[in-house]
Amino acid sequence: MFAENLTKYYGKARGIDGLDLAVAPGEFFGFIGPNGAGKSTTIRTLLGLISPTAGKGQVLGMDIIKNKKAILERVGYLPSDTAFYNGMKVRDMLKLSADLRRKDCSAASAELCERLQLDRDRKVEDLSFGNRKKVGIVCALQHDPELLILDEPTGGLDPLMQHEFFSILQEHNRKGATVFLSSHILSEIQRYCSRAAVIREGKIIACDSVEKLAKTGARRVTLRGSLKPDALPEARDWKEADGAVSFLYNGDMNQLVRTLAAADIRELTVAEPDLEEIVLHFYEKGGDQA
Ligand SMILES: Nc1ncnc2c1ncn2[C@@H]1O[C@H](COP(=O)(O)OP(=O)(O)OP(=O)(O)O)[C@@H](O)[C@H]1O
Repeated sequence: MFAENLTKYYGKARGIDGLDLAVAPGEFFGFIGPNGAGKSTTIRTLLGLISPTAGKGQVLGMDIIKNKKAILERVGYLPSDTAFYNGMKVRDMLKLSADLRRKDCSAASAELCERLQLDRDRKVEDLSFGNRKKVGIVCALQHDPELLILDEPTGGLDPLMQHEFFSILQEHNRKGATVFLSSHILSEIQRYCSRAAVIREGKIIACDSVEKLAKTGARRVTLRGSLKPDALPEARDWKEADGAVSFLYNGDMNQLVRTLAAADIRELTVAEPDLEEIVLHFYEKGGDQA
C-alpha cells in the first residue's frame, strides 16, 4: 500500500497535504498523530471513500481512484465512528456485512463474538459504545481479509478486551495479513507495531521502525537535589513531581556531569525517554527528533 503526494482539501480546509507513505505486505504498521492531523482522511482517501484533491495511491496493488470497489471488497476496515442500521440484531448485522461480501463467515463470526464476548441476540442500538465497537471489529475481521485498516480501534474497549483484540490481530498478522492501525495510544503502537508513521498537520513527519523512532540521543534526567534550570541551558522540558525534577538533555554529557557535580544531588537517574515523549516532541516541533 502506498500514497504519493496524497492531498485532500475539504474546500479550503486541509485534510492531508502531500502525504507520502509506504506499507509493505505483512507489516503491522502504526499510524500516530494528534486530533485533526489527518489520520482518518488518509485512511478514507486510500479506501476510495473520498476522492483525493491531488496525488495518487495504491492499496493491494490497485489504484485508489480506479479500483475503489475492489479495494473495499478485499480490505477489512474499521472506521473511527461506526454507524449501523437501527432495529437489527447483532447477528443480522454481521450476516448482512458478510452477505455484502458474498461470503459465508458464520464460523469466524461466531468465534470472534465468543472471544470478544459480544452477545449476538441483542439489538445493535441497545449496545454500549464499546460493544458497538466490537460489532465493527467483527465486521472488519470475519471475512479474513488480507489487509486490515483500523481507525482508532480500541476506544471504548476495556483492557481485557483490548488484549483479546490485539491477540486476534496478531494471529491475523502471523497468518500473513497486513495490519494498518491508527491510534493515539502510543503504548499500543510501541507494543504491537513493527513500524510506524507520525502524521502532523496533514504530512508525515517521521516514519521508521518503532525501535528507531523510540531511539534518540536525548536522555531524560531525573534527580533530587538543588539543581536549578538556569544551570543547564541546553536542558528542556523541565518537570517537577514528588520533590524530584526531570528534564530532557541532548547536550554534552561531560557538561552535564560537571554541572551535576557542582550541585548538591541526592538521587539521579538517566534514562531513554519513552516513545510517548518522543512523539509528543514530534507533534510540537514538527519533525526534529529529540
Ligand atoms: N468533512 C470534512 N469537512 C471539512 N473538514 C474536514 C472534514 N473531515 C475532516 N476535516 C478536517 O480535516 C482535518 C483532518 O481531519 P481527520 O479527521 O482526518 O483527522 P484525524 O487525524 O483522524 O483526527 P482525530 O484523531 O481527531 O480523529 C481536520 O482539520 C478536520 O477538521
